Amino acid sequence: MSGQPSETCTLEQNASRRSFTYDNVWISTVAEDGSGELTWGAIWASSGEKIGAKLTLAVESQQSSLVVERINDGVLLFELSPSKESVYKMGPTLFILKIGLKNKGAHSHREDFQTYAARFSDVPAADKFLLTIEMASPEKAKHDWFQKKTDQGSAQMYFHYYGTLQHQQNMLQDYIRTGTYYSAFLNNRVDFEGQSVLDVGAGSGILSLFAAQAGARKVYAVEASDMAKMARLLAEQNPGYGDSIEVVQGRIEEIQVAEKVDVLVSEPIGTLLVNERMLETYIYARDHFLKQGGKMFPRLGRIHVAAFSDEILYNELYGKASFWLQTNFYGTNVSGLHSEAVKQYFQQVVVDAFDPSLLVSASVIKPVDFAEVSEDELYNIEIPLRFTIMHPCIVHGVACWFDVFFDGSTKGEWLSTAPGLPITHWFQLRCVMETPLWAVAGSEVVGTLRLVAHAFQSYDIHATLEVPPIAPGQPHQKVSGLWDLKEPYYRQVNSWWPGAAQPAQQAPNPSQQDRGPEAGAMDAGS
Ligand SMILES: C[S@@+](CC[C@H](N)C(=O)[O-])C[C@H]1O[C@@H](n2cnc3c(N)ncnc32)[C@H](O)[C@@H]1O
Repeated sequence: MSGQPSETCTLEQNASRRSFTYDNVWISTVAEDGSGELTWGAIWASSGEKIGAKLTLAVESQQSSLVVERINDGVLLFELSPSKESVYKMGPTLFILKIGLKNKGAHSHREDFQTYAARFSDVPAADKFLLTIEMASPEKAKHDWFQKKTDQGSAQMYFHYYGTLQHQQNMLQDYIRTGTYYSAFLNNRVDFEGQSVLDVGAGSGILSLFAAQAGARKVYAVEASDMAKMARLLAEQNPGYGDSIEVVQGRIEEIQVAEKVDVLVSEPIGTLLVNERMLETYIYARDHFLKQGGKMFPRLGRIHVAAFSDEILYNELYGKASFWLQTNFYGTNVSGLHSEAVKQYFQQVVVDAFDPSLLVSASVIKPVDFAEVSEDELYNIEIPLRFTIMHPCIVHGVACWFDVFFDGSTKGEWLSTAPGLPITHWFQLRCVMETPLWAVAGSEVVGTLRLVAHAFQSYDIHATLEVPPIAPGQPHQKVSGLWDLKEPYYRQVNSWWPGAAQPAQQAPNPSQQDRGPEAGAMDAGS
């Protein structure tokens, strides 16, 4: 192992669960069987650079060490499992090493790992042990957690997009959004006066300026894109309160600030609440920069999901694919691609502002408490669905929207994107099933909506819906679908959105919506 060990932690037997965080090196140990005996753990090195680790197991007077030369952008899992020691490797970056000690925790789910060449030598079985982990140069491991989980092209386009004033303006001109943040801060001066604040993804710095106006002593405005320079200018040009703002350019996951703060503020919200995966950055900031018991503005988000019926939208999607029915397109028969075209159109989530009368059930609500949720929980969000259908209809799929709550000490405030309310730049979102379901008044529709995060700063959406038979012998209907939240169909948003009159702020052309880091998809999605 190269370099001097700069961090050491010692894990003792009977520590049922302990976590240690060194910058972005995360160490956790777990007693899986509830006995209080340490059975496995992980060192999560969020680094593109190589770092080293030395694990020393001391059993009574004897000790044995294993030096891992590098954990390159990966996770080192160590497992204290029965009998013999061995080291396993899965893929280029994930290692698991098993060291023989206690007759606990046979992890059959890891048995398919390939054997790795390194070995612990002669660890005797015994009841008492100390496991010491020395991290070599963990400071080298900085700057990378965001990079590790994000496609680099996606990130580059994302920050380029937010680096332009026109796209910051698009958000500022969402007066429901901006005005609600303003009143949530200014109506709760008691939460800001004399306090230190961190603005997570400051953009133009507008929320920092609001926090300063609300009386904050010090505001750290952290922004990764070049918009940081504009934020600095705005702070300078608003003397009196702007001078309490310190703009830090960089990703939250790589920067340092001088102190832990009393309050976090952020607008980390995408369509369906979670698009862009910036909530994870908000949670990262909570875990690294917020004082114990500190405030978060906003504090809570809720995803709403309801059944809808919309024959016009359904026919529109089918109609788009009818291009592919042609048997003589400049002398070419393209009809063989029709069924694939239908499939692809139905895989696009539809973003627009729809009439709430299209809803045929009450909404199911999935709360996300930003003060409690772990980053991992945002990787795979499962929402069980149960709808009671209000009137006979064809159910074409699920409609989604969200709201967020500012838990101010003086006044709580909601920002809602529900259909029928004043429109925001997030609009609402619908997943249309290629095969719809028929239902009668009182039909129970059950299913699941599952959001699975992907590296393009977005999510795959999986949904299943079923209607149990209304009477014996009647059919059981069950349908499912898959959508990529990164590839939306922005439908009729131009006519709703005030900014659409200006070319720069038009809703994106669906042809721009490739899975890459297109700026357009963020237009209505941030
Ligand atoms: C939705 S915009 C909000 C901007 C501003 N706070 C506002 O309310 O108008 C999110 C901003 O966060 C920035 N951002 C996203 N991820 C970030 C990260 N990991 N670290 C720092 N800034 C980030 C983006 O560049 C973008 O300017």
